[in-house]
This record gives sequence, structure tokens and C-alpha cells, in this order.
Amino acid sequence: MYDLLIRGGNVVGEEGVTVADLGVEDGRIVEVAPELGGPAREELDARGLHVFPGVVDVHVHFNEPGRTDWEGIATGSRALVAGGGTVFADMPLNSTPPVLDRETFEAKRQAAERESYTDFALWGGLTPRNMDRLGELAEAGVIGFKAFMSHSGLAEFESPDDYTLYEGMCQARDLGRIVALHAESDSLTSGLAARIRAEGGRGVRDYLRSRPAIAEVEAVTRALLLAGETGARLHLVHLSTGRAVALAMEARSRGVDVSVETCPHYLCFTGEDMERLGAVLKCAPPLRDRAEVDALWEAVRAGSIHTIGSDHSPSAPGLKERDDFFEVWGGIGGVQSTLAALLTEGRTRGVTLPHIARLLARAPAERFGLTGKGTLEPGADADLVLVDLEAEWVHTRGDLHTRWKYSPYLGRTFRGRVRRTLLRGQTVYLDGTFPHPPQGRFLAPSPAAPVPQEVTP
Ligand SMILES: NC(=O)N[C@H]1NC(=O)NC1=O
Ligand SMILES: [Zn+2]
Ligand SMILES: [Zn+2]
Repeated sequence: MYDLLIRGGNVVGEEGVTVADLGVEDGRIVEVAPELGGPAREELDARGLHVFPGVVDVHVHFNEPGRTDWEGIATGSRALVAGGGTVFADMPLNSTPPVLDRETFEAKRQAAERESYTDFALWGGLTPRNMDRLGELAEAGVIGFKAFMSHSGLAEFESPDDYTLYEGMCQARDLGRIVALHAESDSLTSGLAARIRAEGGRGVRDYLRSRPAIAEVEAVTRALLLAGETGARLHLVHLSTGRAVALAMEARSRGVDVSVETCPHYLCFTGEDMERLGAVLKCAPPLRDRAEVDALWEAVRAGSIHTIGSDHSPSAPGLKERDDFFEVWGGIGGVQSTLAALLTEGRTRGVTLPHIARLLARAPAERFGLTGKGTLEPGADADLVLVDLEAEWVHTRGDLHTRWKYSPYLGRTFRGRVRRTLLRGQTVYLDGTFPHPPQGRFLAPSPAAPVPQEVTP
């Protein structure tokens, strides 16, 4: 007897989409096949809907403890399940204190165990002040170490210089953990910003000019050199340029263990949109031009981008309301819209449904050793999302479950709507409601997380 049978959905598997039933027992998928026999304690009719693996968003900033007035784990993870997510990995900043040792790690883990609607993993920081704490963070169970090559925007999360990054990569390699880098050159971005501001620049275009593509390309080049030299595993977050992706692919062909992330906003918006919409689209690296957006989509189709994360990093609204664009908080509210954005834009750009599922679920779960997540294969956790693929809807403020109701996607027409999200077989989201209290569990990475698969489109 199954606990749950999900009947007749279009199951988005790794190779293609097939109409099948899913049998669930003890929170796990035990069988996927057409017309499974019963009995089952509960049946769900999924005919006409698509069944995707739950989104595994390994790049969010829920900012708890310490900055829950910007976002929190309860609100952030509710928004995530409403958007079809079942796992997040939280960045070590902008919570205060940031996650730099065992104590700060445990504080965040406990908060998330109380409040998270999804299962979760945690990142630790790699900064000049916690180089002697990476071992205890690995032991506590971080999926990797995050460092900024440019200023993080927060004084308590400093950037390592090249020497510190080199030493950190050696340690991460020995600890079997991935290093995730925000790759923009601090020297170039700070230098340009100082000159542009001295000339009186305060606007969106001035901000864009202060963080040109070369700042990313230079930092990525240096990061790849250091990773190649040290043998560290590297994850380049939020790449925004085709050139940087190409450099990473070239390094991979030489044996560097590097994976590449981009975010929906680099695929859906341009610098012109940033000029039009302003603070809601401020982010770093900044948005680029149409040609760069096209290059990123080409990289997605070619399989050169492995994961897509939201980089959800909102602030309280006050920090978004500054006349000087350089002083506006940089960070996008996007945790709820990753799947909808990909289903809408990705499909028009020729990205298949199994490929979307791979980018949003399977690849991040595999890369970070989150065993049993990101797939609909028997044995995996029954983390899945039922989507009405042809539903067209306009995203409005009332849809948002985040702490603050802003998003650059408001007013956009999406095609594909999340109806229901299940975590370990239990419905955690159903058409705007959350039927169960938070029950998220901590996920430690499996000791031997695999190297990223060679991805073919
Ligand atoms: N501190 C922080 O969350 N920064 C993020 N925001 C953003 O736009 N890029 C980032 O790295
Ligand atoms: Zn970043
Ligand atoms: Zn981030």
C-alpha cells in the first residue's frame, strides 16, 4: 500500500516527459510507471499537469538571524515553496552575525529547523577573519565556502585577497568542500566607482559603467587560475557574461573542477530595464545588454551553465529608496519566480523541460551532494511540484509571500503556474495556501559529492 499515488501527470524526467503515476512511501518516491496499481492512502489527480522535481535553490540570502527585517527563513521559504521550491541553501551573509564558525552556523541551523517550509543546506563564509574556522564549518556540515572577490556590501563580510583565497582554496580542497565565488574584481569596481563618483555620477548608467564586463572576466580568470593550481572545486555564482562562461568551459576542458551558475535576472532583464525600473533591479554583477543576454541563453542551451539560482537578496524597502543609485541596496527579490521565469522565457528560447529541471533541481543537488534531492527517480525524496504549464498569468503583488512585496517580475506575464508543491510526500503549498507548519530538515552534503556531470543539451 502506497501512502500516496500521484496519478497521470506529465512527469518531467531526465530524458524526456512521459505520462506516469508516482508511488510514494515514507516520503520517498518508490515507483514511477504508467497506471500503477493501488491501493494508496491518498490519491492525487495530476492529469493535465506537469510534475517537476522541486526546485533546489542553492543561492538565497534569507538573512536570519539578524536581518529578518530584510527577509526571514519563514517568509523566504514560504515564497520558495509557492514558486515550486523544496530545498534552499542559504548564503553565510547577510545574516548577522554571518556564518563564519560553528556557533554562527548552529544559530542559523536552529532558526531554520524551527521555521523553514523546505529542507535546507547552509553555506559557510571564507573571509580573512575565519581562516582558522573552515575545518569546524566543514565538520558542522556546510556545503561549501562562499567568498567575495569584490566588496560584499557589508563590513562584517570582508573579501579575501589573492593570498587568502589561495590558502582558503587549499583548505577547502583538503576538506572536500566547494568554494563559491562572487567574481568581480574589487580593484576595477572600486577604482571605477571612485572616479565616476568623483565626476558626480549617481545614476543607473553610472553604476553600470562602474561594473563593466571586464571586472567579471578578470576575476573569473584569476579564480580559475587559483582553482587549477590548488585543485580546489569551484562554483562561480551569478555569471553575467558569455565571456566568463566561455573561460570557465575552457578551464573545465583542462581539468579544472568548476561549475557555473547564472540567475534568472541575467536571463530576463537588461541594463535598459534597470534604467527603467530602478532600484528593484539593482544587483551585482549588474545587468548587461541584449547581446549578453542572448549569449547567456546560448550558453544555457549549449549546456555550459550548470545551475540557476535566484540570488534572492532583498533588503528592507528603505534601503531601496535612495536618490544616489550607488547607495541603493544591491539585491533582487526573486526566490518565488525562478521556475515561472524559466518556464516562460526558457521555453521561448528553446530550452527543453528536462533541461529546465536539470538546471533548477538535479544539477545543484548533485553538485552539492544533496543526496535524494533534485530528481523524480525511485529512491529520491518525494519533493515535487505540480505545474499547469499552459496557464498564463500576470504576476502581481498579491502573489508574493516574501517579507517585502517587491519583485522586478511584477506585471510580467508568465506561462506556467505552480499549483501544488510537495516536500517528502506532504503538500506544503496548494494554490496560495500552506497546509502544514514548517517541517524543514537540515541537509548535510554527502561526503563524496560528485563532480559535475558533463552536461549535454
Ligand atoms: N550581499 C549580497 O547579498 N549581495 C548580493 N546582491 C547582489 O546583487 N549581488 C550579490 O552578491
Ligand atoms: Zn554575489
Ligand atoms: Zn548572493
